[in-house]
Amino acid sequence: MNALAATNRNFRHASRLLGLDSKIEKSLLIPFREIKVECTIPKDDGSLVSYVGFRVQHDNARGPMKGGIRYHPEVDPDEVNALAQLMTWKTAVVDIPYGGAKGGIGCNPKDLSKSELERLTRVFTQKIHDLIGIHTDVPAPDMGTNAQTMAWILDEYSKFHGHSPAIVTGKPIDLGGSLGREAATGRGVVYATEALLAEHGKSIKDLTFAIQGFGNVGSWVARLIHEKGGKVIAVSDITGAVKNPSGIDIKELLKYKERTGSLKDFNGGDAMDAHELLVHECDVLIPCALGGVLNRENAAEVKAKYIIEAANHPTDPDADEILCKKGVLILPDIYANAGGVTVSYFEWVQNIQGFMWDEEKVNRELKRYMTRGFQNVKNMCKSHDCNLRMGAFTLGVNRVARSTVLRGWEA
Ligand SMILES: NC(=O)C1=CN([C@@H]2O[C@H](COP(=O)(O)OP(=O)(O)OC[C@H]3O[C@@H](n4cnc5c(N)ncnc54)[C@H](O)[C@@H]3O)[C@@H](O)[C@H]2O)C=CC1
Ligand SMILES: O=C(O)CCC(=O)C(=O)O
Repeated sequence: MNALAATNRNFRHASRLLGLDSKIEKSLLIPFREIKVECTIPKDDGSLVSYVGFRVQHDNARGPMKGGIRYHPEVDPDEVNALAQLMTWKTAVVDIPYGGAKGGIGCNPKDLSKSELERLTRVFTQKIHDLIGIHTDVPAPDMGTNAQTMAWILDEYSKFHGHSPAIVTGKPIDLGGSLGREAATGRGVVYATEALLAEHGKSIKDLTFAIQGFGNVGSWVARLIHEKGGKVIAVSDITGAVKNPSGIDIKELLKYKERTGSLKDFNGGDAMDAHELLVHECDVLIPCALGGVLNRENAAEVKAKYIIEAANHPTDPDADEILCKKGVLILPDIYANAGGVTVSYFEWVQNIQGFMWDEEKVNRELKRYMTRGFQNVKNMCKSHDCNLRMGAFTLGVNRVARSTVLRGWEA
């Protein structure tokens, strides 16, 4: 099942639990605007190359639309649509005054030089600048993009609209980025994990972890779990995977990755098959890379007791069903990885107020939002007698539905 069909299915399930009528259901499901642009740039050798870029603006009932921009060869319109919809529910789950959007360009950033990436980002920004805005749609990083990408968008957008730091979040600190944003998604995942484990009388230091993906999110999750005394026994990324039953020294792995750009041949553990990581013996599995990685092919083999969805949509509905039957507890993406967009919100607030917070305040507020979000999800689980995914979906969908009705948009 593709990401959009899966997301729509989860939405419809939540809508049934909430008893929404078909008019409001339709108005919540259909995206506000879908943008597709052709981005042609000169390569460094002078030849021309074209890429297709997307921005889906899903819903703005609760505030400006918000969500990352992904550079990845498999970016497609349905997936961007699904990810934009997930952003709408996610911002509502943590109760920040935003709607949802997502963007992407179908390219492999590893195949482009830095100057080609800059040209591509600037052309994409030129094509969408009049459809985004500080109070309309505020992009941020996602897979394959980073603070530098945001700096180029900020600069290009500012040529048309004047200096506009609040047009993107996740930008460099020197351009108005927030302290703590780079680590925020991973830190939020760790706060979410602690909230779930505490309910079961457990803590990170007693458990073993397998982490798929070692980019922005995965490397921060690994680092923070390691710092809290958790045993990270397997890590993978696109270059390979490493396991060590006694626990991987994550500080060393970070240094190794920085030096070599790869996890391959790291001598603090044994190489393993990257696919095997998802079914590796561990207490907690944290997917931090692509969508759909847990599916009917591998779900029955998963050994973890807890899955924390740091990636967006890592578990397809078939796997969801199989894992739930096995008694695996899944903390869903629209809550678990909401720390990134929460600190993006803090960054936007700081830009608008022209006042910078210290990192301690950012992290303290992040913890407060994540802890409150968990309690609110749990309350919905109780009210609707449902699992954590549906607890999060009903929470998010209900908040957006309420704003939609109040605005008189449901007809
Ligand atoms: N960056 C952010 O603030 C947020 C990111 N997310 C989600 O978290 C996930 C990761 O995003 P980032 O860390 O920002 O991206 P990134 O581009 O920094 O890192 C992605 C990582 O996934 C790895 N990877 C790619 N294909 C893989 C494969 N087949 N097997 C194993 N590893 C593979 C890459 O090697 C890299 O380590 C995505 O699903 C993204 O949508 C969710 C919320 C916020
Ligand atoms: O920080 C943001 O605005 C969005 C992050 C994002 O794309 C996500 O949560 O999936």
